[in-house]
Amino acid sequence: MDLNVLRLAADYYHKLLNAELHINEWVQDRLFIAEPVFRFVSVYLEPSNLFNVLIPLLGVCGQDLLTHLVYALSLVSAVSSFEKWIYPEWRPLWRLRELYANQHAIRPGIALQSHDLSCETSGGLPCGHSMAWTALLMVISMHLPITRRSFASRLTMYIMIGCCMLCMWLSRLYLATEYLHQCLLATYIAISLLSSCQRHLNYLYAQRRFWPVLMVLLLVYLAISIYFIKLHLEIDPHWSVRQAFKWCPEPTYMRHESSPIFLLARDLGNLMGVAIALPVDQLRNYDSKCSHRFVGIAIVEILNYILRLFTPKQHGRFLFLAYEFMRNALHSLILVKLLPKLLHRTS
Ligand SMILES: O=P(O)(O)OC[C@H]1O[C@@H](O)[C@H](O)[C@@H](O)[C@@H]1O
Repeated sequence: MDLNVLRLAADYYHKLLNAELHINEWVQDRLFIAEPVFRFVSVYLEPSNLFNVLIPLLGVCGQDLLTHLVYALSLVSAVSSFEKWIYPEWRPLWRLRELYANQHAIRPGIALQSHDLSCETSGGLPCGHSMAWTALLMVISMHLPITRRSFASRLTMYIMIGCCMLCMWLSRLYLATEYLHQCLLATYIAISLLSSCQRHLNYLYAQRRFWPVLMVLLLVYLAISIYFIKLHLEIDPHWSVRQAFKWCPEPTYMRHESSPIFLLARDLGNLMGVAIALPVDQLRNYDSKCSHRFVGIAIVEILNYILRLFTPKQHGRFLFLAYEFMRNALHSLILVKLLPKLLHRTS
């Protein structure tokens, strides 16, 4: 009985995935005119760029906003990477190609175009771009002075956020990197996570660093354990990378930086940085001149850029991951802890 239910659910799930391919096809067929916009959105608003460019830029407006952005995006991005590590879901192009390669499968009669940007190496669920983008928009909206004003200004704000979100979803659907449900679920998870955190924000900011650091270390341990558990269960931990290798038209399109294990190192590094920075309840209210903030943040980001250029990609995976973990930890630690202290002292 139970097995039948499971079989039915799996059957329904695969039918849903096949049906959703039509949505990707529709977006590619009808909206090709907006391809430059979709490319721009997927390339420049991807989570790494948000961390390295957009968040520091927005942080010039105030330390409170910067701290909130770093915290929210580190958390949301880590949840996304963990999910991708535990259960990498299909991406539309992989699934479509597999269906055509399998002689016994029913072919859906759909054609999807593959792009250089379609060669992602992590699983599809949840859409990392949509999750980080939702978190960024939510945090900005919480800091806008219009939030408490008239209904009309709030409505305008929500409509604008909705349009920005829609643009990201369409971009991912157009590049055939995500199914629609992966984009919708990503936005839903980001909103629920941030709403729950928002209620306890002051408490979280006031925490001492011991327990948060321990929790991040436990997460690192969990990530490593998942790897070995998968090996033990004969599940390929690098399934998504292999799928990408199999179906990407040109292997040079694939980037080290988007492999699931790298994403985990990056996001756990960011989380470690914010955990070490705790408590930050006083620091986020430190005031400093906008021009001072701009210069301070510019210097941090130039140094971060130089460190990124020197990423040791050719000396083995372990060094690469350790370096990324530490660089990201240092980056977020400086942004939320050292920078406000330094700027406060100079002003
Ligand atoms: O999950 P998506 O939207 O397909 O993106 C895949 C990955 O793309 C990378 O470019 C991002 O840095 C990651 O954070 C993201 O997870």
